Amino acid sequence: MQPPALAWEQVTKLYGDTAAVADVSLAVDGGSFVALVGTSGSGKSTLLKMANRLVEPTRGRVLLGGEDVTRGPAPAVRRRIGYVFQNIGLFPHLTVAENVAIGPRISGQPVPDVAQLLDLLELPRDVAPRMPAELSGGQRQRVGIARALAPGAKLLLLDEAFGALDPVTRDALGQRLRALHDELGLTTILVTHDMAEALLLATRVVVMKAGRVVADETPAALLAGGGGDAAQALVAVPRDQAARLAAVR
Ligand SMILES: Nc1ncnc2c1ncn2[C@@H]1O[C@H](COP(=O)(O)OP(=O)(O)OP(=O)(O)O)[C@@H](O)[C@H]1O
Repeated sequence: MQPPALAWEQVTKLYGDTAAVADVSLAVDGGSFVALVGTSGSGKSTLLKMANRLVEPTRGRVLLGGEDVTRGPAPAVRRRIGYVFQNIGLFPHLTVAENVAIGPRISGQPVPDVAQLLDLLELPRDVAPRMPAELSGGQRQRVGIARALAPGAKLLLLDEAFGALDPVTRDALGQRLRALHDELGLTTILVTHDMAEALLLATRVVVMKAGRVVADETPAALLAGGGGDAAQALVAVPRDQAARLAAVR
């Protein structure tokens, strides 16, 4: 049997007396698309950061493909994980093409096919020689995802990666991400504040509250009323909005 692509085993992260993450066990199978939701401060970012060792757990362990991530050097773990966050942090003095290729270049891996990566993210190839400041915010996010995929990572972690985008761009990029996930056989974990996005894109929705996982359901189960109070409070938001929109005359 294949080990999970990524697993947290009884993981706790304390900051002083605060448990940012409290005894979380979660296994993500290869090929799944997990949305991680929960109110602000519930521990989503901390959980993701422990996967690529930006944060070390206080207790418990994180397994990447069945192997403890602390066993080897952190850069080796990071090469296997594509990580995208909100303020994407493209290098401002490097071109788009150089940004996309930076990971493999630093680690001495073969240079990726930048044009193909731009195609995958539906970016025009002529953005390759441009500087990040010459792109729109949505284009920069796409470049960030291309860069995350450049080392050939099959595991993609996105932490509010679409947070700063207008709703139209956000929706388009979400759909492109889901298509890419399917085409490339990725394992994707998307932290989002938008429950509608989570329900529409993910195969599984994990809800966190005060450092704990309080629900772990399929979108269909959540929409059918499952997952408990914290989950249903989040599902109620887009549902109520849809109902109110339908009532506008
Ligand atoms: N470096 C840190 N030092 C101290 N406390 C921290 C640190 N990082 C996170 N925390 C605390 O841990 C808790 C969880 O934070 P985390 O960023 O993981 O939540 P989140 O669910 O990702 O929030 P958001 O949705 O607002 O990004 C919060 O109470 C936060 O204040």
